Parts: sequence; C-alpha cells; structure tokens
Amino acid sequence: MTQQTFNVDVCVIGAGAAGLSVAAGAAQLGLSVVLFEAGEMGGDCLNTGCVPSKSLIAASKIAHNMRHAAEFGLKNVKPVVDWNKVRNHVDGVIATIAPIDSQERFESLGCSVVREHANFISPHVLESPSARVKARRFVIATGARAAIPPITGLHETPFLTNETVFTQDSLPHSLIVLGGGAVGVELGQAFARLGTLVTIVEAANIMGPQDPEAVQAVRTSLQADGIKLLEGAKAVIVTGDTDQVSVTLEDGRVLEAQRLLVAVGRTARVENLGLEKAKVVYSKKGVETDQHLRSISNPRVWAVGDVAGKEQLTHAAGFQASVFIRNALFKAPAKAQVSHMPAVAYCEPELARIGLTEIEAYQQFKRDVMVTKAEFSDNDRAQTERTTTGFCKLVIGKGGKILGATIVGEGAGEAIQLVGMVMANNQKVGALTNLISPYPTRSEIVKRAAGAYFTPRLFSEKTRKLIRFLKNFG
Ligand SMILES: Cc1cc2nc3c(=O)[nH]c(=O)nc-3n(C[C@H](O)[C@H](O)[C@H](O)COP(=O)(O)OP(=O)(O)OC[C@H]3O[C@@H](n4cnc5c(N)ncnc54)[C@H](O)[C@@H]3O)c2cc1C
Ligand SMILES: NC(=O)c1ccc[n+]([C@@H]2O[C@H](COP(=O)([O-])OP(=O)(O)OC[C@H]3O[C@@H](n4cnc5c(N)ncnc54)[C@H](O)[C@@H]3O)[C@@H](O)[C@H]2O)c1
Repeated sequence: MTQQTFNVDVCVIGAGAAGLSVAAGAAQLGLSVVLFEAGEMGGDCLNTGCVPSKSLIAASKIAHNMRHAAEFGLKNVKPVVDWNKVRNHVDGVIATIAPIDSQERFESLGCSVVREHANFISPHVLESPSARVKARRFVIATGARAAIPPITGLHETPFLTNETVFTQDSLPHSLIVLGGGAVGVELGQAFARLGTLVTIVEAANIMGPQDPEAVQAVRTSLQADGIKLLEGAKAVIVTGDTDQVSVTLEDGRVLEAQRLLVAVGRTARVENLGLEKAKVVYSKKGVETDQHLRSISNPRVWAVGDVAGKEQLTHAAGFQASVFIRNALFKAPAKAQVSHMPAVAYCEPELARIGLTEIEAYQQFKRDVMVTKAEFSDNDRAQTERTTTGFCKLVIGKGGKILGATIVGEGAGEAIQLVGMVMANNQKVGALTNLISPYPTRSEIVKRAAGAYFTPRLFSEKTRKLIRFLKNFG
C-alpha cells in the first residue's frame, strides 16, 4: 500500500472523548489535523463505557420501579425482561449519539481521518499502513482497557469486560463481578435489577476512597437489590467455560455463576505505539507528562485522556483536551490537575464527589475544617418522590473556602454541579446561600448544607444583641 504523506499542525492518535475534543478544537481554530482511529469512532465512552452503561442503568431502573410501584398506589409487577430488546435500546442510544463522533463530522470540520492503527517510527514521524505523518505536535489519546489481574486460570476461562458485557447473547442468570469500583457497582446493580443473581467480589471495600457514610448508603442499596457483596475478598483461582465459571477465594470459599465480569480497573494503552522509537517515557499508568500534559521526554508529544494516567473520566478527557489547546495553541499555562474535578457513580443512590472528602480534609488541614450536612429526608421533593436516602456533605475550610463535597442520593450528579461552579470560580460557601433554589428541587439540599455553615453565627448572642439594638430605630 502506498502511504499518503501528511505534514500537519496536530496529529491525534485515538478518536475517543479525549482525541475527538483535541481534533475538534484544533480544526475549528484553523489548524491542519490528522486523526487516527483503529477501532470505533467515539472510543470507550460512546461504544463500551458511559453511554451503554448509563442506558442499561436506565432500563434497570424502570425494572426496579415496576417492582416497587405499590408505594405510589400502583400495583407491583415483576418485569418481563427481553434482553434482545434491552440491547436494542442500548444500541439505539449509541446510534443516536454516534453522528457527533463520526468520521463524516470530523471530516466536515476539516480533519483528515485515518481509520487505522498508528505507531511512531521516530520522535517526529508517525505512520499507519496508508499514512505517514510529520506534525508540529502529536497528541496521544489512545485510552485504556480493562485491567486483567494475574489470577490463576483467568486467562484460560471465558470472562466478560466492558467491551463484551453489553453484547452478550442472553441475560446471564447469574454473574460474578470481580471489582467493586464504579464499573462493578454500576453494572452489578443494573444486572441485578434486570433479574441476574449478582455477586460482587471486592478485594478492599466497594467504591474506593469515598466518604464511608456515602459508601454505606450504596452498600445498603446493593444488598436490598439482592446482590451478594463480598468485600475484603481476594479471588485466587478461576476456572470454567462459557456456561459456568467458578471463583475460589483466598479463604477457600468457592463461588459459581454462569458468567464472570472483570472490572478491577483500567490499563493505559501504551503498547504497539512505538513509544520507545518516539523517545516517549511511559509507565504502566500511562505516558509520563508534566503538569501541562506534555511528554517529559519528547516536547513534540502530549498525552490526554485515560492514557495520561490521571482521572479516567470523559469530562476529565474533555478538560485535558482544553489544557492541551490552551498550552500548545494559545500558549497559556493551564494545568491538568484541578481541585474541582467531579466524579459520579451512577448507581442508586448516586454517589457524587468533588474535591476533598471529610477524612482527606481533616488529614490535610487538621482543625481548619468544618463539615456541614443536609439530609434528603429533610428535602420536600425527595419526600414527594419517596427517594429520601442520602445526604449532602460540604467540606469547608478557612474563611468559607469550599474544599470538597460528597452527595449521595438520587440526582447527586446534578446537584454536585452547584458546588463545582462555586469551586471553579474560587467563590466561597456564601455563594451557595445567595442562590435562590426553586422549590421543590433536590438540589436545594446543597443550599441547605451551605446554610448550616452560617447557622451558628446567624443565631448567635451577638446577632440577637444587634437585633435588640436595631429595634430602637422603629
Ligand atoms: C463501563 C464504563 C463506564 C464508564 N462510565 C463513565 C461515566 O459515566 N462517566 C465518565 O465520565 N466516564 C466514564 N467512564 C470512563 C470513560 O469511558 C473514559 O474515561 C473515556 O472514554 C476515556 O476517553 P479516551 O479518549 O481517553 O479513551 P478511549 O475512549 O479509550 O479512546 C481511545 C481510542 O484510541 C484508539 N486507539 C488506541 N490506540 C490506537 C492506535 N495506536 N492507533 C489508532 N487508534 C488507537 C482506540 O481504538 C480508542 O477508540 C466509563 C468507563 C467504563 C469502562
Ligand atoms: N460513572 C463513572 O464516572 C464511571 C463509571 C465506570 C467507570 N469509570 C471510570 O473507569 C475507571 C475504571 O473503573 P473500575 O471499576 O474498573 O476500576 P476502579 O479502580 O474504580 O475499581 C476497581 C476495584 O477493583 C478492586 N480490585 C482490584 N483488583 C481486584 C481483584 N483481583 N479482585 C477483586 N477486586 C479487585 C479494587 O480494590 C477497586 O475497588 C474508574 O476509575 C473511572 O475512572 C467511571
């Protein structure tokens, strides 16, 4: 095959959330861009991550509500789940969103899109079977894939990952999920609500280093969904075939299920990229960069998204793309690490977090921390909807600076954005109390938690004295 030669401003490797954001930004700023994609346009988020998982969760929530309709005066019904139709729903959502990430759209923006695997052949040349590219800047946006732990027998046993779990032929009647992080908990709960018998095997505790009280709310809900939750449980042997798998734990217990889902974290895609030839230093975590996402060893190369070894989230990928654009194109020194990056697990109850947890704040700032809390049980909208589980906790530092927040409960991912807005703009807790929240909304909980910061001051003896004094003036 003859190779087309490109000499461009920006060459992007990978058309997932990160690479697409870089390519769209650079092309719309008038730069010449070549974009390589070996698989599906849209990468993980669209095809095997956020979009299918949230679509499956939506279906499972309806199944759950059907089983629990009686509280509202409707009849509880056992949902009949037609897995092929659930798959059609998931595929339909992907197909609806896909045009935004499509080759056609990016070509219409002016990018040259090459649907091939690309690798470096020198520090400033990249190639694929049909293309050879010299670029002023290369952006590695190759993402990550499911990490496969070194468990005896795992490689010889059929297992699912996020790449195959959504396209199974049938709904499994039982499923062991290895890993109780965001993927394991979200998908474990979704399958349980669709009727699968789910066991989650988690080596430490579910949901990692989140607020323990918030994690407890999630744990209670998973157990209420009939999920067998084994925390502090280490799988040591896996055996089985496509119809039956068996997992032996360190303590000798043996678990059996029809299928096994491996969800123990992500491994950066750094292999077969010619990074040695490009003189790009990397580790298992990803490409090693400075705080502006520029390779520490090849200044022509940048890394964004999951492969950059920082937060592995779609909105983080988008933010990192903007950091590249600001640094490389506008010469503005933007940093990749910010304190107001939110993360949300879309289980029920949703668990949203931004900045520091209570524990982390006390570890860092000792006594200069105040934690305020409001409960969804005191929120009228939550009462009308009978979803009163959860709370909003604000972690506030010296002078009213917001250090972080955790919200657990229905709609937590929406409500946390109010805190994000305040943190992003360096405002203080007062900005949240100045807000007029429409009634009745679940997000009012944030204002209520913020109000608790001022309550002791507002109703103090000093304020009462002031009121008594002001009474003298009519
Ligand atoms: C089940 C699941 C649910 C998730 N849910 C959420 C969520 O709700 N919210 C959220 O924020 N995040 C979520 N995430 C994380 C999110 O999907 C990722 O953080 C995001 O997709 C990363 O984007 P990326 O562009 O860095 O990588 P990717 O999307 O992986 O894109 C990289 C692309 O590069 C291509 N590629 C790799 N090597 C080459 C090469 N050499 N040549 C050419 N092309 C190459 C790949 O084919 C791929 O398409 C979820 C992840 C999973 C697994
Ligand atoms: N809603 C979201 O934003 C969302 C949803 C899904 C995934 N994601 C992203 O994808 C990333 C990967 O998710 P994930 O859930 O695969 O990873 P994770 O790192 O969030 O959780 C993995 C869990 O597996 C456990 N574990 C590790 N090895 C194990 C073993 N051998 N046996 C049992 N448990 C083991 C860990 O203790 C950890 O709790 C997340 O960190 C997040 O960045 C985000």
